[in-house]
Amino acid sequence: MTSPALLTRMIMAGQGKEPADIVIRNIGLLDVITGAVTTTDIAIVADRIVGTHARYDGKQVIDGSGRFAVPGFIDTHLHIESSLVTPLEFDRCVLPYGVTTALCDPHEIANVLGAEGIRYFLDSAERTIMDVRVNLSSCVPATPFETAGARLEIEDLLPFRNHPKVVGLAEMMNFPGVLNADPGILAKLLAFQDGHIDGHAPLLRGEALNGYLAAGIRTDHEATSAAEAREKLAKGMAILIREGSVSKDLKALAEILDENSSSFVALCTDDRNPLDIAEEGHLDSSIRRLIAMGRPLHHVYRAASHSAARIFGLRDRGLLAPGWRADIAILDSLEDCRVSDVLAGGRLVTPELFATREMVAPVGLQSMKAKPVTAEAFVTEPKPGQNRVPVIGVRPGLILTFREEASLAHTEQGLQPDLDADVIKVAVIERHGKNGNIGRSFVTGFGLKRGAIASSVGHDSHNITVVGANDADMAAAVNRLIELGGGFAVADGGRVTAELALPIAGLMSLESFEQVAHDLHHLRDAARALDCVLPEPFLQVAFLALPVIPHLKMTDRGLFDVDAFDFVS
Ligand SMILES: Nc1ncnc2[nH]cnc12
Ligand SMILES: [Mn+2]
Repeated sequence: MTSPALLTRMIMAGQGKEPADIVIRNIGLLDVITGAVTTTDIAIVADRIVGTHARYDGKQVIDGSGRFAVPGFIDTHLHIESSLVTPLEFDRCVLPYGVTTALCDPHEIANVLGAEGIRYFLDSAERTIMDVRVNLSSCVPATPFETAGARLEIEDLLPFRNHPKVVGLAEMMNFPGVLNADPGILAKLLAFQDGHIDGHAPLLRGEALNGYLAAGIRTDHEATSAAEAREKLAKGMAILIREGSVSKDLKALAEILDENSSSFVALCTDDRNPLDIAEEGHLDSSIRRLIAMGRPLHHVYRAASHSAARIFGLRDRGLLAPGWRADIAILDSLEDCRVSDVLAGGRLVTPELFATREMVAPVGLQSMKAKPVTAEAFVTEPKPGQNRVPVIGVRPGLILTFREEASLAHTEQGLQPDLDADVIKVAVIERHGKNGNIGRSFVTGFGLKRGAIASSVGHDSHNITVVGANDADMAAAVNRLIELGGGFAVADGGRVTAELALPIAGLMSLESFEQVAHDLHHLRDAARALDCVLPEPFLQVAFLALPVIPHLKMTDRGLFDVDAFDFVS
C-alpha cells in the first residue's frame, strides 16, 4: 500500500527534486510499444519507476552502460510443483532469469492435499521475492474418471477468492464438462464470470470451441499448431506460447507472434524442471529462440511482459515508464536475451535478498498411502475376444498421446510386452489410500529394452505411474517410490539404479534446485541405460495419466479415450 509520504517522495523524485532510491545509469531502455531503444537513466523509488528519459541522482547507482533494460518477464501459466522444488526454491532458481511475475495453478498439490495445498502456495507467494500469483484450481480432480487425493468444488475455492495473490480461476481443463454444462463446472464458471478464467482446450475447434469460449474463458496454453492457435486468436483467445520440459510448442507457434497479434500473445512454461532451466534457461530461452527465428524483437519482449500483464489484468506492470512497477530485466544483449541483473519490485536481486525471506514449513510429508506391490500386480489380461491391444503412443516434445495397436503374446503371466516393437507395460497405481486401484495397459515410444521407470508425479491426480519392460523391475521401482514418500525411480535387473525423493506431497523435493538438477542428470543417464529414447522421460511418464490431454491416457481406473471422454471398452 502506498502511503501519502511515499507517494509524495515518488512524485518529487520523478521531478528530480529529491534523490531516487535507485538509479540505473546510462542504460538502453527498450520501449516494447514502439521498439525504440533510448539510452537513459531509470529512477526508482520503492517498488515503482518514477523517472525515465532524463538524468537522475540516487542513493544507489547501478551502471547500465552498454546494457539494456526490458520489463520483467511474466510466466503466464505454470505449475511450480513441476519444477520439483518448493515455491521458495523456485523463486531462487527462476527470478535471476528475469521472470519477475509467475501466474501459477497449484492443482498438482491441490489434487493431493486439497485446500491445504492451495494455502501452502498462497503462504509461499507472500514470501517470494518474485511476484507469484495464484489462479484457483478449477478441476480437482481433472475428470470423474480418476482417483485424486482430494476434490475441490466452488465452495472450497471461494474462501481464497479475495486473497491479494489470487488472480482468478485456473485452467478449465474439463472442457467436455464445460460443453455439457456439468453443474459443478457451471458453478465455478458462474462464480468467475466477472473475473479471469484460464483455458485449457487442446485441439478444440469450430462450434465446440465457440461453446467453450461462450463460457467466458479467454486464454489457452494448449495450442500445439499454428492453425489451432490462429483459430483461437480469431475467436478472441490469448495464446500463451508454451515451452516446458515436455510440452515444446514454441517452434510450431512462433509464426503467429507478429505486429498484429503480439498484444494477444504471451509466454509460459507450464511444467519446466531445474535441469532444463539450468541447461537452457527459462522464459529468456523462449525469447532468445523467438528472436532467432525472426520474430519482431520488441513484439517478443512485449508478449513476455506488457501483453501478459494486460491479458491477466495486472495493470501496474509491463512497461518501463514512470508510475509502473519496477520489475526490470537488465540484459547484456537484446537479441540474445542474456540477463545480467534483475530488479523485482524495485529491489536488486542478489543471494542476500533471497536470504531475507521467511521460510514456509513443508506440507504433505505423509502423502504416499500405497502399499508395496509384487510383480504379479502388473499381470495384464486381454479383454474377452481381444486380438489387437490398444497401445498409448508417446512422442517426444508432446503430451498429446496417440492411439496405436499391437498384437501381443499371451502367456500364463498375461499379455507380454514386445520389446522389438517397442511396446512395454504401463500401470497407474492409486496412492491416496482411497481404493488401491491399478490401471494396466501398454505404451510405445519410450524405447525401453529393459528395466522400469516410476513416478509419483502423475498429472493431475498424482497416482503412481510406472512403465517397464518387465514386471519385477516395475515392482522394484514402485516400491522404492513408496519408501521415499514419493519421487522418481529407475530400476534395472531388480535393483534401483537412480532415484529422486519428492516427499512434499510426492511432488516436490526438500533439497535445493541445484541438487535436484544434479539428481535429474543421474536419472536421465539411468533412463538412457535402459535404451530410453525420450529426452525427458520422467515428465513424459508423468503425463500418461492426464485424461484431459488427447487422445489416449491411463488412469488408475483404466485406459481412457479422451476424444470419446470415456474408458476404452
Ligand atoms: N500439469 C498440467 N496439468 C494440466 N494440463 C497440463 N498441460 C500441460 N501440463 C499440464
Ligand atoms: Mn493445461
